[in-house]
Amino acid sequence: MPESQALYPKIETFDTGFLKVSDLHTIYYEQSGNPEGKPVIYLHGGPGGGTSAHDRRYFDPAVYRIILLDQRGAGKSTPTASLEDNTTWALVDDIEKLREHLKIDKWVVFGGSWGSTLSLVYAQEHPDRVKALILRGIFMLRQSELRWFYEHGGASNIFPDAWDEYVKPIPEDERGNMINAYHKRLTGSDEEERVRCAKAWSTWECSTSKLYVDPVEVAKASEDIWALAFARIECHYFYNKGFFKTDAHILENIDKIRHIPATIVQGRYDVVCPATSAWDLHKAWPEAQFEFMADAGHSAKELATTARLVKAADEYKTL
Ligand SMILES: CNCC(=O)c1nnc(C(C)(C)C)o1
Repeated sequence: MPESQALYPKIETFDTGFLKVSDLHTIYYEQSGNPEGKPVIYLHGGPGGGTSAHDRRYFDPAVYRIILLDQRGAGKSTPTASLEDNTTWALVDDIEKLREHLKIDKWVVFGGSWGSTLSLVYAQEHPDRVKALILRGIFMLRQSELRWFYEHGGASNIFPDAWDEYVKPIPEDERGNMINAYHKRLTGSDEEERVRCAKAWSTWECSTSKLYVDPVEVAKASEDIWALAFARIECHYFYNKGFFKTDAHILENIDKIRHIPATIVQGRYDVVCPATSAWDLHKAWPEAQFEFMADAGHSAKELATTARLVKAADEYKTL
């Protein structure tokens, strides 16, 4: 798969660390780019997806102090795939702990998919700490969004072949509520079943995230450790409705952030987080820049999406 020409070159970190954020959890973070630069924090998707060196490349390293954070249980954070004390609100607190640890006053916040969810919730809780928001593949964790992708009748109509593989580990009489059925197995005591279900769940998501199925992305879903973290943590958050009190929590609190400079980038053919959520966010937040990418699905690695994200980060260099 060709890489977008818009990406900045590969770079190494100048600092990495582990920050103990609770009696149980320690989170991994890293810094790259300009140590004296303008801070930007990258919030990964999933939840449970973790970060990679690729995620540094949306930002001009001469200008930005680029911070990546592996959220609780994801990537290099420990304990791996842990669901204990792992909630949206704990992650928001962790982001603040990291900001204080790094002695940062305000930062640009960048997130796609679940990363957009967390970016929005973090900004609504701490609007005075956010210089700008760059959001991609909007996911607000509403029940309609979960039904579309994880239950029969939505995305299953577009990827019926991949759907048939996703349902295989689940007995037919439990397929009416796939999140519940997967949650039972992903949190069960049968290690072999946990891994098998984690791979099937992760493969469903990885094989539907681009217009053209990307074998590199799909191969990730077959890695036991990554798949267990991605599937267990995602399913835990969805089973618990994002730990939100109301289904439309983010839209109900949009007025807290409408003053913040923001760019929303949405793949027109995003099957994982379909365009309707981004459109709802745009209508509630007309001040934010908004663009549909005509030839893109969910992934940030779609060429047009990558280019638009880099353009947004370049625009916010002057803040
Ligand atoms: C609602 N979950 C989708 C999400 O946040 C996500 N993050 N990364 C991915 C892929 C690994 C499938 C690209 O999806």
